[in-house]
Amino acid sequence: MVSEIELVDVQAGYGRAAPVLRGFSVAVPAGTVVCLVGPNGAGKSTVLKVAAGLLAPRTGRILVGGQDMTGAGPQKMLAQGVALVLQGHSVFREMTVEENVLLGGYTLTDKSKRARRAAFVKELFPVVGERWHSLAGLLSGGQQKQVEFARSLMVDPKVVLLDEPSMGLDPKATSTIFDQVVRMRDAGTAVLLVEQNARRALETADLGCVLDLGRVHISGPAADLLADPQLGELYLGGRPAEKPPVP
Ligand SMILES: Nc1ncnc2c1ncn2[C@@H]1O[C@H](COP(=O)(O)OP(=O)(O)OP(=O)(O)O)[C@@H](O)[C@H]1O
Repeated sequence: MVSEIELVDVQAGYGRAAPVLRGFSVAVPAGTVVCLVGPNGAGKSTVLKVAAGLLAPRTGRILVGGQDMTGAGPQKMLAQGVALVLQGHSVFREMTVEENVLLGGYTLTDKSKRARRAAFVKELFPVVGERWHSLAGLLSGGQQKQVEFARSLMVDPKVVLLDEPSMGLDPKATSTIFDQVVRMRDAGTAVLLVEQNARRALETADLGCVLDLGRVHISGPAADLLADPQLGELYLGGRPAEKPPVP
């Protein structure tokens, strides 16, 4: 099966500094959540920047739906169906939820398509529909994240790149956001996810990819990574807490 997005043997970095990614590869099929895990500074956000076209790889290739898009900038990548969801603080607080969401569809010239997409994202994110006419700044942090998701889905992306979706959210809002990630996935979107809360993210993801020293350290079904005690110690903040013995 052709992956919606694929990075092949990518080397990438900043300015003249040594490369951050040193032969990194990942593939995200349609309707699949792939979670990138790794220590701070491993290059997880850099992978998303490369995938979004914000940072050109020095070597390697980026394929979107099997088509070579290496070197394409962010606008071309978006036109090709690759959307980077800006996390936190990208909502315009003085504008309504409706205005914020419709901004995501400003490239859609077909009015009826825009209306169809708006109806779709309102259904996918009920809170967005309920607060459609409210000022976005009056929404909670978790609700504002959903506005950001809804905005990025207006263009009907094939691939959504998510950087730290749970940042700054309480556990309940985090659960809602991960539920929404699953709904995006179930709607057929390919999701590449970077998340500090790696354990929670892997519980949601289908596939996991551990990034270390700019390369794939290990990858496979997310459930297998979660069950690997060595990975748990190294990357997932230790093993899941064992229940204390009953006295
Ligand atoms: N704009 C930039 N200019 C120069 N160096 C950068 C830039 N952004 C990131 N880096 C460097 O690239 C390396 C990888 O950073 P990146 O943000 O991709 O890692 P990460 O795995 O997402 O880290 P974290 O888990 O801490 O968010 C780091 O050494 C960082 O200092």
